[in-house]
Amino acid sequence: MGKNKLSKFKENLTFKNLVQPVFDDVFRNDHELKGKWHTNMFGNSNPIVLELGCGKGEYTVGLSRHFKDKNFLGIDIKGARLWRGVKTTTEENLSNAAFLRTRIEVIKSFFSCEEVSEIWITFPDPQLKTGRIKKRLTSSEFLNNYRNFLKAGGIVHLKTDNVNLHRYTKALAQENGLEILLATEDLYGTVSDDPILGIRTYYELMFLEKGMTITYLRFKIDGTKPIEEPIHFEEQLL
Ligand SMILES: C[S@@+](CC[C@H](N)C(=O)[O-])C[C@H]1O[C@@H](n2cnc3c(N)ncnc32)[C@H](O)[C@@H]1O
Repeated sequence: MGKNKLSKFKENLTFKNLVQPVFDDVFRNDHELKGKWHTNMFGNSNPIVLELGCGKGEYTVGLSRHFKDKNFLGIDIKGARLWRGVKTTTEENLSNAAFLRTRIEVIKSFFSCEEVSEIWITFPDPQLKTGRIKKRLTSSEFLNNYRNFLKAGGIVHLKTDNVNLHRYTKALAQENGLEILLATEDLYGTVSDDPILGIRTYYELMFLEKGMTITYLRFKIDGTKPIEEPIHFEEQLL
């Protein structure tokens, strides 16, 4: 392991707004912050917004600078990437931003019913091959999981360069009757100068440099009916 990575891991241990649970402790059991993020992490009752697979946390940082009346929590498994976001929010005293190092597969160990208002999923690994659906962060299984802790009518944002992931998630939302608030296969061709949609993540900048087009989808998760996979869409992804 590189020296740089080791020094980031060491510094990660000193940050007050980075939670790094041991995987075995949260694999089957609830974390002590479940149901207590408002009081024990943020010290207020403002809405909590998650960024899943946040990497260096550009959205968590950008949104926390912009919306002082909301709390933001970036989640990723990679500690060296998280270090960047934690360092910036610490240096800028952004007390409405925090980070969690964990696998999103065990996310239900961290949040209780209605604890979260919104979810951003920023440039996730598309995981479109057959057999990878268990890792696709917008699959029906993950969305049903998120619904356990999202407020009714909670919003999900998906920003991705991968048009197939965009179409798959849009089809999933449509076929399950989830209200689509905005869907575009060319974000910057459709919306310009938006301070929030215009936040560029590390991966996004790499895709833009290669001349790729960025897609964006925003939809609501409502109701109690289990969310199901879109019919026939798997075949289109093969
Ligand atoms: C392609 S990168 C995007 C990072 C960042 N959102 C960006 O746009 O620059 C995908 C990120 O998701 C994280 N990730 C993928 N699957 C995950 C999982 N199951 N649990 C936690 N993090 C995950 C990876 O560690 C990686 O940092």
